[in-house]
Amino acid sequence: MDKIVVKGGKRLSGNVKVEGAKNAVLPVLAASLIASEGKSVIYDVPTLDDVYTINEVIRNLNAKVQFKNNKVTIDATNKLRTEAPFEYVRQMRASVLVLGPLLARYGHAEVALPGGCAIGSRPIDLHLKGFEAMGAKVNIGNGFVEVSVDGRLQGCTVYLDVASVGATENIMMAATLAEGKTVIENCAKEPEIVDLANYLNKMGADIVGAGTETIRINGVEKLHGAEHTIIPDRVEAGTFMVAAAVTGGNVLIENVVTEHLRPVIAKLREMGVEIIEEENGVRVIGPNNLKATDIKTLPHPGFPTDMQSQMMVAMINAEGTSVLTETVFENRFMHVEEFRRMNANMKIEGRSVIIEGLNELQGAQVQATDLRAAAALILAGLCADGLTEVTELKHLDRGYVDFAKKLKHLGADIKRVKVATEEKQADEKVIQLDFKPKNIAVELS
Ligand SMILES: CC(=O)N[C@H]1[C@@H](OP(=O)(O)OP(=O)(O)OC[C@H]2O[C@@H](n3ccc(=O)[nH]c3=O)[C@H](O)[C@@H]2O)O[C@H](CO)[C@@H](O)[C@@H]1O
Ligand SMILES: C=C(OP(=O)(O)O)C(=O)O
Repeated sequence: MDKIVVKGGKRLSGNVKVEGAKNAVLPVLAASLIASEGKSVIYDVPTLDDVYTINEVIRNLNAKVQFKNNKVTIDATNKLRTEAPFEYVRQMRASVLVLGPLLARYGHAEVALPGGCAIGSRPIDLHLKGFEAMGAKVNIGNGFVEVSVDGRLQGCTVYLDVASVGATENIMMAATLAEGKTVIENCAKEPEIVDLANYLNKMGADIVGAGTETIRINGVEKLHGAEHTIIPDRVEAGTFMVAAAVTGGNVLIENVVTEHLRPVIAKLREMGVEIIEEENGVRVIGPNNLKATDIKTLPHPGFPTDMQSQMMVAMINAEGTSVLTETVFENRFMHVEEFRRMNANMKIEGRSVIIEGLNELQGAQVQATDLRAAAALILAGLCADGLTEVTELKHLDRGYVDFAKKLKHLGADIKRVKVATEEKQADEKVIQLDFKPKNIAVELS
């Protein structure tokens, strides 16, 4: 198992290029299963563990998948299986996104029910409510959910109680082959929804309104493969923005759609960060002193929950009291305890965290509790006094390509090490490991 060791204190500078968006590529790859004719070719696919997992799911369903040079080619013209086992859903809950495509094409789909996770209970009731409204029967038992319909799904109007990203995607994919018109009201408006709708339309679907709160889908007979380039990852971009901001750095972030990052840019500007849109990207210049602010996470175009833990690092480093309120997931504060281990002065009150800045962060051994927490703890390490070690990098690898390498390229004192090898060396030298971050004389650069 790997860990990342980071020594704080370096101002970041230089350029960094953002990858294709994880949250866009996963539904796009799942949607490729609907194509009964022709191959799909998807460009700018990031080399993330989640992408390898969804590719495995798709292969397991009997489609052919090749992944090379950030390009995925999918041939789903074989007769597909319609069951996705627990093995995959356990690794990545986005595996439930195969439900809509398989139900659309075969009138049957079965996946293991996703359990809760570190950020909340994350039910899929709204996905299922949409399928039922289209005429599907839902059976839940033995840890599986099975959806099936005799003949074609029927177009209908579905109102989502919560503007769920996954439910909007699953229902939109299912509706592409339904008979008649489907209207999804109070749907999610995230850029990844628009990317998926654009891809489905290239495959022959008839979808309008993606990016607004009502999506209309006229069902067609079949879809074919298509070529598509994935949008840039707004969360990765936002993470590097915070990295520049908290280190007083000057970083040009390339391959960014600034429109997708409006709430993050607005909050960082409020905190005193200079953000300049340039021809090749967005330049972020961190101030000497960050100012406190308040943030509430909301569905797009509100402040994204996936940037919540990273922004906490900016708040910890800001002068004054900040309040961060999480409204999207009920339990996305597991990282707070880890920040406290690094000397952050913060407390949880209901769905809010009160952060008293400016307490100097101290390096410590910390554990990533989820994907974005992993990145946030590394950001905290960049501005902490001494060494920070972040473990449980399986979370980080789900959503960030070469995170430590990219930060090192920007001048950070950071390295990724294999824990097993180090422990073996330590055993061989009979060294007693006594972790005192401030006293360890490790030269990282
Ligand atoms: C792979 C992917 O794209 N993941 C993103 C997606 O997750 P995901 O699609 O799972 O998130 P949702 O938008 O569905 O979840 C939002 C809220 O709705 C609730 N809910 C959702 C579905 C449902 O059937 N019933 C229900 O109550 C959830 O528990 C949560 O409280 O959007 C989230 C919210 O922007 C992001 O944090 C995730 O990074
Ligand atoms: C919560 C996230 O992803 P997922 O929905 O795949 O768990 C995320 O990307 O921060």
